[in-house]
Amino acid sequence: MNTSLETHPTRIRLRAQPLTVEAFAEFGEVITSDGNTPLLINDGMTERFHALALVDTGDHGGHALINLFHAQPYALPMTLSSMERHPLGSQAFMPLDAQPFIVVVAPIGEHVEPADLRAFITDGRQGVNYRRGVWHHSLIALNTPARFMVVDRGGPGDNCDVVPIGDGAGVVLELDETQP
Ligand SMILES: NC(=O)N[C@@H](O)C(=O)O
Ligand code: NI
Repeated sequence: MNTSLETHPTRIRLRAQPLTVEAFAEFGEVITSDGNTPLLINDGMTERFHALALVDTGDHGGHALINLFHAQPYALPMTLSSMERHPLGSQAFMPLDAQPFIVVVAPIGEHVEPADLRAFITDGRQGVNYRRGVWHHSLIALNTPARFMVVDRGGPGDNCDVVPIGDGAGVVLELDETQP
């Protein structure tokens, strides 16, 4: 698996790759109209891109929430030290300001090692839906303050586990030189 990790004696560097449906498939869905065929509704006035992602929130008496996140941008490179997961529900992020953002994920399991990490950069129009239990870094907005619609789970139970990445020494996240 291409982790786009380069290991140097003193630090591990993680490079963000362009987000694609195929590369993200093991972690959840990419929310995009690109490559999807719409249903024509409302007397032909609207295209419905139907069921792009599964909102999975019913476990243990949960329910779906629609939230707005107003995120401050991070400057890259940045050091990642921990990851989180939501064992009781999915979590979707949809940008409202057409700004790219960074998605860092790792496969479902009990621990996260630096080599497990995958980083992606969105194209500004794409959203993501993290499947229940998928490790991810909390929201990483870029360049400018940005608003997101977030669909996730409300209800009883502890729905957020946080673990250090490896020994917690940190993984440096950066963009390829060719990226904005
Ligand atoms: N804490 C919260 O609501 N958001 C995080 O789960 C996140 O993934 O950004
Ligand atoms: Ni989260």
